[in-house]
Amino acid sequence: MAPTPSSKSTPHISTPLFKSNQTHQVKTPQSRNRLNFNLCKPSPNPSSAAAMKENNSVPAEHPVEVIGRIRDHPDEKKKPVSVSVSALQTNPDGKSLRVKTDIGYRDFSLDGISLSEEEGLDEFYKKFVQSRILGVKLGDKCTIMMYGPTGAGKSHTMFGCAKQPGIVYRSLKDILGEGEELSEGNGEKLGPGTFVQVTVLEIYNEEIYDLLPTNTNGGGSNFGWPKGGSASKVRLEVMGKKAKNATYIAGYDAIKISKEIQKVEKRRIVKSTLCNERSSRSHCMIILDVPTVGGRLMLVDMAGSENIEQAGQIGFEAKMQTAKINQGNIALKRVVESIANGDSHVPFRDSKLTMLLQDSFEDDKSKILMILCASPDPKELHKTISTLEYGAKAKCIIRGPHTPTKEKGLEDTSSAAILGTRIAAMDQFICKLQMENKLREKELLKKEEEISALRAKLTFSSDLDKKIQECQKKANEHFEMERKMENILFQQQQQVEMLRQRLMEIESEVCQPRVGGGSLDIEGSNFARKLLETYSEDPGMVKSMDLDKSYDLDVGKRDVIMVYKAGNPENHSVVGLDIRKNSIFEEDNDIFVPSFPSKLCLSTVFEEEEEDSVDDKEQFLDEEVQKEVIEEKKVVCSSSVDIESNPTNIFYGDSFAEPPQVVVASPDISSKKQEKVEDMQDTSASRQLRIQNIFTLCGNYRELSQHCLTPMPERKLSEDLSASDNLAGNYLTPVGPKKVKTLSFENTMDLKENHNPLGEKNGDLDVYVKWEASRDNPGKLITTLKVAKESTLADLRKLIEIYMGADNQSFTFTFLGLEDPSGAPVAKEKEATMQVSKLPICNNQLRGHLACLRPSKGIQRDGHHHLPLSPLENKLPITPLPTISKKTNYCSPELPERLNSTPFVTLRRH
Ligand SMILES: Nc1ncnc2c1ncn2[C@@H]1O[C@H](COP(=O)(O)OP(=O)(O)OP(=O)(O)O)[C@@H](O)[C@H]1O
Repeated sequence: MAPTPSSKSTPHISTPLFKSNQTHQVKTPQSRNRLNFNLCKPSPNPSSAAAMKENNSVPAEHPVEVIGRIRDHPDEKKKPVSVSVSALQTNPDGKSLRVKTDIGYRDFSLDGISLSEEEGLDEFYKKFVQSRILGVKLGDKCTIMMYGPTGAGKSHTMFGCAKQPGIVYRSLKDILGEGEELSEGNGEKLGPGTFVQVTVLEIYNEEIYDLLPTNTNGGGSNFGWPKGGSASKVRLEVMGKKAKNATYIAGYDAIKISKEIQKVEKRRIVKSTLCNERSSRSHCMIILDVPTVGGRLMLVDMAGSENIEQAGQIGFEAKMQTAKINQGNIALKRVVESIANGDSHVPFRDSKLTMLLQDSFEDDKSKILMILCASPDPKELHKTISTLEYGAKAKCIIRGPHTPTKEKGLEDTSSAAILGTRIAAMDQFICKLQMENKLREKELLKKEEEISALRAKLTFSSDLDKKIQECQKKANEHFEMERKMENILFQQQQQVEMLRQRLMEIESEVCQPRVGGGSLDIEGSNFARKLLETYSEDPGMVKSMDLDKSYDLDVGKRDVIMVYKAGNPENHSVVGLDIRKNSIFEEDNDIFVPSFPSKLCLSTVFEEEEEDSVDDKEQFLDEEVQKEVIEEKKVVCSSSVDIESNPTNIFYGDSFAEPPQVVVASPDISSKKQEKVEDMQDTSASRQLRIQNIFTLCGNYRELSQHCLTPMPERKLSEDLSASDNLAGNYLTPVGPKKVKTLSFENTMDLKENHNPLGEKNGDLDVYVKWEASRDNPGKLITTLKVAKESTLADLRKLIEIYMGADNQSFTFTFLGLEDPSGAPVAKEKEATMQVSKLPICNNQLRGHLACLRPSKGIQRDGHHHLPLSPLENKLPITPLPTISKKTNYCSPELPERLNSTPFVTLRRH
């Protein structure tokens, strides 16, 4: 039987090359100095164990040292740019490794970490391995095993490459030296320093093979390979914890032995897998004995701990192979766990690998250096984590102090001490786990907070989304509405255009001289129809203008302006003005209406109390007609009619020589039904008037002016002025119980579209302020003021007072009203409620409202009726001051500051 490297029967041990005085005591694995895990159960009481630990001052020993070796990134291109983003990070202590995953990170505490990027094999060896190798040289036992997934760099670290020799060759060199020979003091050479025996085994498919070329006898030392080089591997049996009849090579020469091992390395079974092109399919064990000192070094390069699917093994045999490789790994894992847990039974015999490694774990003098190889590739992270977990477990293995004793009692004490130590170590481990747990809990809380914050943000953003959607919807609705409005506008524009065209047609029709009569024929006119429709459509209209077409042609029928007298539309009497016959008539609606259908004539409807007096009616009608015509339709007539003398008369203009006149209803219509109208002019004039009314009511002055065949002779300014003077002087002059109704017609040539006959620009009103005319004074014009449309008499008073300044005179406004047709004084209290726009309209050239001031009696001096303001008034020129330019004639005559800022106040000086 071939001796194992540690066997006492090793022939080389008694080699004469060794010093004579050297004692070669070879310890076998059966030595008593091994862990005796199954002697007793762990104490359930940790405190008693701690007490025992206290009594036993010998410190606990960790026989397994774990070093992490992180290889280079397999793909340079995928290598992270900075270390901080790498999945594996070394903590500053250099002994713990942080593994970062998507859900967090884990720290693994080891005895050392080495990054191959930073430390080559040389540095790594010197840092973590060399000291142990030197211990072996002195007689220590050490097992260095490479553990990790396939492709993680186990074989690379163990054997190295051409540029960097691995642990095997460096160890040989360190133990044997570089061929130097020992010499005695006298210089005589004694030969090489250290003698070693090397056995190389392979565990493949749960079989042990001798990787060294075996001699025919089996076992023993063997250098050189059989001729032909096709030496087959010899399968070995396990005897105890050793391989039976394993061949070894022995010697002093590191180089020679290294070369032999290099050859052996190539004999290993390798196979290309998905994980590694040259994946070791077997565990390789190099056992180097230093028999002279009893030192032993076991170098184990384990096969990759991959799973079958990942290795891409197909077929039953391949799968079996992978399974068997894993069997060794799994068995080793179980052994480590069992020892760490202090199990009574350690399953060494589960695999050939663990059988051969049993001594390494059990021998008290044996130390294990577990090198965990890992890849920084994020894809391999789960394997890295399981490898590190395995290493962390191995690190927990503790060994009690060796107490060689034969007495049972002492042995029990020793066992108890060991157990106590183990329990303390486990407590420590548990503490560490608890700490880690707490940290993780904190991390978890932090993450949860982050998640809730994110959720809140998400809710907020979803709310925002909803609001945005609502806004979008509203915007769409608006857009839709806008589109509809545009359509409507377009239709209306078309309608207007159509009307315009029709109007032009009518204009041309009207412009054609009529044969056999002066009356204008607008029968069949679309425009007229439209007009009728438009007016009849509006139910709320108080005043309407209808044009009777058929009536116009029927001789004997009447052209009328009709005035509805009664307030009740169901039962009203109608006052009609027969244009053709120039008569006024009144009929009950039931009599009148059938003969005058609603669309027969131009009509004006008034709401009025039936019981009112004739005068009131007259006045009211006058006012309403005037107001309505002026304010709404802007028709201004210039002619005065003495209603008293002929209250029922309706005056028409004298063809074009005189401006056409609007009809003013008689105040005493009820008593003079169908009375003839005197001074009736020709029918063409009446037609002209009606057409004019149509146009003016439509607000289309331009067409009206164009309609005129003969240009209207411009009224002389003097006429206007005289009219103005007349108005200024006699507007309120009483002429008996009835008042003079004055309406002025403007020259139609001057009429323009959108023209404001009252000169109301930007909502301002022109007010002509003058004194009331009396016998003594002619009623001079004081000034013209410009006030806001909604200004009251009180406002006007302020302005007038400011204007008057030092020559301020007390006055009252007179107002043409029902109470006093001659111009009743307006009480000062009422001034605040009465609007300037209600003042009568002055028809002078400049147009505007007339404010007639009546001087207060109290201010008359010396019994004479002085003209108020006469000194100042006389100074003020009527014509615009030459110093004030036409453009800037709107000035504020030294107003107090507070009034200067008054928005509605603008004075115009004349
Ligand atoms: N630190 C490193 N630096 C450079 N290359 C390395 C390193 N580690 C491993 N390699 C290379 O990676 C490949 C696989 O390495 P190796 O064979 O050592 O892996 P392994 O863990 O032994 O795999 P298996 O268990 O399959 O045998 C080899 O080509 C090797 O040269």
